[in-house]
Amino acid sequence: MRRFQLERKHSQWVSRGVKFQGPIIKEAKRGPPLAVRRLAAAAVAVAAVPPYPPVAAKRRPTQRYSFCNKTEGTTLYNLCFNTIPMEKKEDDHGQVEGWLEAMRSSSPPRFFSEAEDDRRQISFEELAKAQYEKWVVKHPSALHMFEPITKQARGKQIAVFLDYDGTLSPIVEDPDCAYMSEQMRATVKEVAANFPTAIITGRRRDKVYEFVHLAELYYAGSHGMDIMGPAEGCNGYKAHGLQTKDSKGNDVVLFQPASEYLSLMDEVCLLLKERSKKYRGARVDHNKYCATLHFRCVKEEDWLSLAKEVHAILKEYPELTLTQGRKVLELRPAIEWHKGKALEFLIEALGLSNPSKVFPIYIGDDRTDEDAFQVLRDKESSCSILVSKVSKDTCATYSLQDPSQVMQFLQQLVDWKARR
Ligand SMILES: O=P(O)(O)OC[C@H]1O[C@H](O[C@H]2O[C@H](CO)[C@@H](O)[C@H](O)[C@H]2O)[C@H](O)[C@@H](O)[C@@H]1O
Repeated sequence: MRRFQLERKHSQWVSRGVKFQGPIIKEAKRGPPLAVRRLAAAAVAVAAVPPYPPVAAKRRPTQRYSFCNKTEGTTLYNLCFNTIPMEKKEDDHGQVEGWLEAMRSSSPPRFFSEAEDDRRQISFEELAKAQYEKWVVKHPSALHMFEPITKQARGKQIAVFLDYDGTLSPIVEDPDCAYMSEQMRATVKEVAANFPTAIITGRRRDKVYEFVHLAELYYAGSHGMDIMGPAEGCNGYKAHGLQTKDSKGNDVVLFQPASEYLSLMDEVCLLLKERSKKYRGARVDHNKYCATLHFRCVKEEDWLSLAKEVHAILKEYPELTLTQGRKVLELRPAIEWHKGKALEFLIEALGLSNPSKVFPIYIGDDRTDEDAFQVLRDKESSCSILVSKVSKDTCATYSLQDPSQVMQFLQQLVDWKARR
């Protein structure tokens, strides 16, 4: 039987004054203060964060945690997951303006402001349509390509990884109302009954669970920094790891590579709330290992000063980095961990890392999903799908337009499996 172990080989690691302890045995509720946080701030001369994507930052070769999948003592895999701090580069000049550009394009505008005249609106739409038609040739619809996709998957174990917002639920103005439909829930349930399945989201794990409410899945919240799954596994696939109990007393396996940052994130969320409260429409979500500032409902003329507030916080907290999603700016630990790492981790932990036997499918709509698309791009057979109605730079191979098409694709997958 496979046994998944977190080894303590690199259990203590010191860099930039930040000392990490070994594996986390229990779900961290409120970690100890990050003792050397200020020390690190003083020690690190270079504190600026590159604009999105942070993965562009030069990486350090050091490794920290090591996870092994073992069979009766024989190591099958020994993949080292690197959660070291990213190296950041000094790039103050134009940085906030760079963010602003990304903020403008971070999600297609659903409504135009009253100040914009009809002619501009029409030409914008026409341009967008023409761009999309060109783009979709390069990233064809996964529905149209269903046959070639499943042909590639034949004889392999399919594993399904899903983003939540914009993928399983439509994008709405109020993040608390991003419900998934009952039909979508039923479809995801069927998917999990047929394939090992996980949701990988920027939201906090408990929040996304409130929406999805399916205990049989794996959940990776906070962009993969908070991974939990049923101890009995999903569709027969178990991540044997650190066992604990969830808030309802169920046996679960847990992995939280950034738990040291918990109290820091509490502090930063409060600060972000405080500094953004003067901007009407701004909202901060405490996503546990990520502080998410929503600016979808803030008027555009305030975006630059809002971005400057975030930039100032980043200067105060050099151990954080910035990522951008759909009308959100997110502050999170500047460690080499993101949705792509979470995907690699789950593939490995579930014993799905043999590329000739496994066919992973990842569906997501956001920039933060690009890290996962990149991971799959390097695999010999996989399927990456960007959910978008507009042309976007992406590493995904295929596209779907919206959650209703995602549901259609997932349903087809379940039906295909039933026919086999
Ligand atoms: O990784 P995801 O599952 O896509 O989560 C990323 C963020 O999702 C939520 O925000 C997004 O959806 C909201 C509701 O539709 C929308 O109002 C917002 O503009 C989107 O960015 C969530 O509220 C964030 O905390 C997540 O980081």
